[in-house]
Parts: sequence; C-alpha cells; structure tokens
Amino acid sequence: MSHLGTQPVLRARNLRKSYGRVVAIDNADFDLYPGEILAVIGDNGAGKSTLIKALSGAVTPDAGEILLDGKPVSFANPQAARDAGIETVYQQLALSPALSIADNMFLGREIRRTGPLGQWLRMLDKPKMRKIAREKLSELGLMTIQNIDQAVETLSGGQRQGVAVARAAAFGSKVLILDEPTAALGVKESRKVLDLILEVRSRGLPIVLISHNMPHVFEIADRIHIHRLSKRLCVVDPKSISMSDAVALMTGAKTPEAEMMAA
Ligand SMILES: Nc1ncnc2c1ncn2[C@@H]1O[C@H](COP(=O)(O)OP(=O)(O)OP(=O)(O)O)[C@@H](O)[C@H]1O
Repeated sequence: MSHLGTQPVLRARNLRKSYGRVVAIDNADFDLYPGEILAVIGDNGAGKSTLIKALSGAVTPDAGEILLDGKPVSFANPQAARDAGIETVYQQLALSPALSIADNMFLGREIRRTGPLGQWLRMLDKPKMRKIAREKLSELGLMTIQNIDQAVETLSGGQRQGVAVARAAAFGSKVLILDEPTAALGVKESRKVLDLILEVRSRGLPIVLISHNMPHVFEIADRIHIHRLSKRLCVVDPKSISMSDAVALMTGAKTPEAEMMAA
C-alpha cells in the first residue's frame, strides 16, 4: 500500500467549507491513487458528504486546493467535474424511472443523429445509444439485465444501483465516487453491487467509496480514509487493522497514536 513516488489521481489539500456557522470540513486532506478503492468512513456529521461534494463540483470550497492528475482544478458545478472525468453516484441515483435503461445511460449526454453534411440533428440516435448501452452493461457483467428497453422503474433496487454505477463507470474517465451504494440493498443485491465495484476497479478506474457498512468497506477497500471532526484523521490499511479499531478511531474512542503504539 506504499504509494511512494506515485502521483495521486485526485488530491485535496486544506479544504474548508462552512455553512453559516457550521464548519463542515476544515483543513481536510484527501488522496486517491490510481487503481485503488479508497473507502471514506466517519461518524454522522464528520464531513464526508461535504468532502465528496467539493471533489465532485457540487459545493465550492471556501478555501483549499483540489488537484486532478497533479494540476489544480476548481469546479464551478457538477457538470464541470464530470467533464474533467469525475463521475459521482449519489444515493438518489439521478435516474429517470419512466425512461428505459438505455435512455438513462445517456441521460444528459444523448447522442444525436447527424445530417448528410455532418451537422447535428435534433433527432436522437436511439439505435446507437442502445448499442453502446448494451456494450457498456455487458462489459461490466451486467447483462442479467436482458432488456435494454425496460423502464428503470421496473428494476429492483440493486439493478437500479447497477445501472447508475455502470453509467458513471462508462463515462467517468478518471474517478468514480460512490455515495453509500449498498445502503438500501439486501444481502444478494449488495453482493452484486460490490462485485460490480470490483469489476470497475479491475478495469483501471479508481473509486472513492463512502459507506457506513464496515463489512463492505473491509471487504473491498484497498485503503480507508477515516474522517473525523471535519478533517482526515488518518488513512489505514484494512489488512492491518481490525474493524473494531477502525470504528474506535472513527468515533474518537482511540487515537491514531495509540493505535500505532499498539501495532
Ligand atoms: N447544506 C447544508 N447546510 C447547513 N449545514 C450543512 C449542510 N450540509 C452539511 N451541513 C453540516 O455540515 C456538517 C457535515 O455534514 P456532512 O453531511 O458533510 O457529514 P457526513 O459525514 O456526510 O454525515 P452523514 O454520515 O450523516 O451523511 C454537519 O454538521 C451538517 O449538519
């Protein structure tokens, strides 16, 4: 887990964001390295959501620096972050239930037909979108969803999560951020989503996983960023710390220094 000499794909330094008098993140650091699943854990209100919102352009930090591939970036909105290659899947999923899987895959980035002179027409290129959607889903092993024309509202929670993750993975060229992807799912559906996340990593896309589910975090994360009281407390290796010690660090029952002395 040594990243000596490797440049983080996404990095933040001294980020700060307050909402009125509430300081959500302060002096917060963050590093995501190529090819890894980085879990971000922390108690309620620790500032995890605000941190990822800052990284994905949903909030503008008051201070601090964000670097993508070593270059300073500032995102005016989520679209700007998406254009830079950072895709985020929030718990609400942002799918349109009445639309088909294929239409949802291309929501907001529809492909239009071109005219004889190569000009864009208003008409959507449905066959092309369906073809690409089918390819993207099958690449990620999601072809248990047989019918690309099926409305998303007819899918199970896990399948919907699968479509949202697949869409983000298909278009996220640099980073995929997942906010509680298994929170609303049962055991079997969670399993499928965890396998999908591992598949996305194996295809080379680094992933930020925000989760309260410690067994899921310990199963798939390469490193765990522990967020506490508005900032990163430490980063731990799930192979060399117990789940209960990680939770103790997260809640303040243990300090990183005490944890290191015990190791
Ligand atoms: N839009 C907002 N307006 C006012 N306060 C906010 C807003 N968003 C977050 N906060 C506050 O900022 C602090 C950090 O919240 P944040 O949602 O980032 O924490 P979190 O670690 O993601 O928590 P949880 O695990 O409960 O989702 C909290 O005190 C929260 O009440």
